[in-house]
Amino acid sequence: MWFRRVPVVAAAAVAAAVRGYGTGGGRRLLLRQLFEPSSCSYTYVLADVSTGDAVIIDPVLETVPRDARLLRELGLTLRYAVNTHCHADHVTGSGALRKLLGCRSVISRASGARADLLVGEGDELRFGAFALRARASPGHTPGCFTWVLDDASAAFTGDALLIRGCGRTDFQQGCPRTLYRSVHEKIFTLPDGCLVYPAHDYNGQTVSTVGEERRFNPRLTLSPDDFVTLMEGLNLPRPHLMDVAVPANLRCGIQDDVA
Ligand SMILES: N[C@@H](CCC(=O)N[C@@H](CCS)C(=O)NCC(=O)O)C(=O)O
Ligand SMILES: [Fe+2]
Repeated sequence: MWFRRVPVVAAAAVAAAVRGYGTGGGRRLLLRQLFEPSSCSYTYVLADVSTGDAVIIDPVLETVPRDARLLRELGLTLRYAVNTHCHADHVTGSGALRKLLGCRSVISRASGARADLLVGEGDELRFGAFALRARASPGHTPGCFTWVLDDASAAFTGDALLIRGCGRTDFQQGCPRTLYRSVHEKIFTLPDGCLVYPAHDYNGQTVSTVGEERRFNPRLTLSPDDFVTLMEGLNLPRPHLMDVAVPANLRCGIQDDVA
């Protein structure tokens, strides 16, 4: 049975509370997908089970107490609070988590937002024996990044690629042609089995794979020109929190003492 192969770990609290899965080299990854219902947002906690070092991706302000409690219960040390992009529909929790737990906030330089760490193509965030690698995937916004686990088993795609969908391109300097190129060049080039974890889902889905999206995504399987036509005709209503969320997220969720 799988749990017989779990190595003895240094952090006892982590060992007691966490069921990680092996990713080769004797490492054990903890991965939790968390949901915020009012914006249909996903937040992800990733941690090295052995060391307790953790990263959170796309935290939401309203669910910071829940997420901080989970991190504490599992005995994890939060190193980074990462935003895949400057969100338009909710205020990020990265500023609040930084104040509460002393982690570093992270976003791309191209986002134009403030954070402790501004990243670019190929940058890495290490947590224990694991790393997340940054792939620029602009188009939904110019500063969108996809974060890929170092063994390419999982990609956190933000709003660039959603399950059977993609981020809209009608605000925040979005560009459908750029998004099409990003998804095809930066995400669809990952292995077929790479798990796709998006920042939102509006249809009750939780995870997909690169292979599935390459075959079945109704938008990204179109030709580039048809994709542009479709995206330009979506006529979606503006996110109701946009005027609050964008200014707050340009400050990484209200934190005034960073560059
Ligand atoms: N109704 C929601 C906003 C929904 C929305 O616009 N979602 C964005 C992603 C967040 S910026 C999107 O790209 N959706 C793509 C789509 O095809 O729906 C609200 O009011 O918050
Ligand atoms: Fe977005």
